Amino acid sequence: MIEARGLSKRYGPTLAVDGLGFDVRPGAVTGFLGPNGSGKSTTMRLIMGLDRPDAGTVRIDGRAYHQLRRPLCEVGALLEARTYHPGRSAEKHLAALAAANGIARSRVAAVLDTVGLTDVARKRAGGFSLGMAQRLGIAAALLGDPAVLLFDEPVNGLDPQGVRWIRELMKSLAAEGRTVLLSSHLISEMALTADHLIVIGQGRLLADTSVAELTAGGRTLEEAFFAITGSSAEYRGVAPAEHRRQP
Ligand SMILES: Nc1ncnc2c1ncn2[C@@H]1O[C@H](COP(=O)(O)OP(=O)(O)OP(=O)(O)O)[C@@H](O)[C@H]1O
Repeated sequence: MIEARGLSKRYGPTLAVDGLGFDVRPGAVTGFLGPNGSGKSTTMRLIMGLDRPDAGTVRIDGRAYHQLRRPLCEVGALLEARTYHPGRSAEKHLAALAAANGIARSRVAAVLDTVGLTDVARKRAGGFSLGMAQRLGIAAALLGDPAVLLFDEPVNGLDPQGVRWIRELMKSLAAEGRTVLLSSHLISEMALTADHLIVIGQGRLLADTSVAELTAGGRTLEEAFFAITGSSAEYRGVAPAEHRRQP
């Protein structure tokens, strides 16, 4: 369970997260949606203790990240792909993480298998495609077998087969009773994957509800998303027709 209360974070003049409060519950995939720059990645960094909030708290199963005794075994996260040494193999990268965190070496082969990287486990990870790098990042998140998982744009760079694989993986992790927070801009994918949604705009909570409730009455999730975030998208281009009209 993730509990955020009154969470705020400012970067200079930008209030990236503004009094955010929500719970992410176990046993479900919770989608984290919002327009570009709405504060999703910042919120995930605050949850993982990678940034300090200016106000508010965020707890993972009752404790702040820095209070977790074995962090990798309690919460796993894919926040950015390619957070490994390019000269190292996938296997060496995971083995080093396991050793540093007191995780059994046998978990390395297990997670490589889960993400489908067993055949390339001994190749230099620096030569990996973006999709392979995403899979390696997911393997690292799963290494400590944590009950809480965060994934920031995990389908980025994956081919259709990979996108479907992520969907099934997210669902199976939730079905095992884990807490899964998933950000993605692919709303059609979110509609197929998430049970619950937290929608933010300009760092504020706009909706915290089930996908079923948002799409009640035949409304698509995309229509619901635009209705909710309509006035809070900071970056907007002009419509192609308007563009043509401009001198
Ligand atoms: N380290 C930083 N220094 C300065 N500003 C930052 C920093 N990190 C984030 N911001 C700003 O905070 C706001 C929220 O950014 P954030 O990356 O959290 O949004 P996001 O919802 O993840 O966006 P996207 O969907 O585009 O990835 C943006 O205006 C961004 O420019």
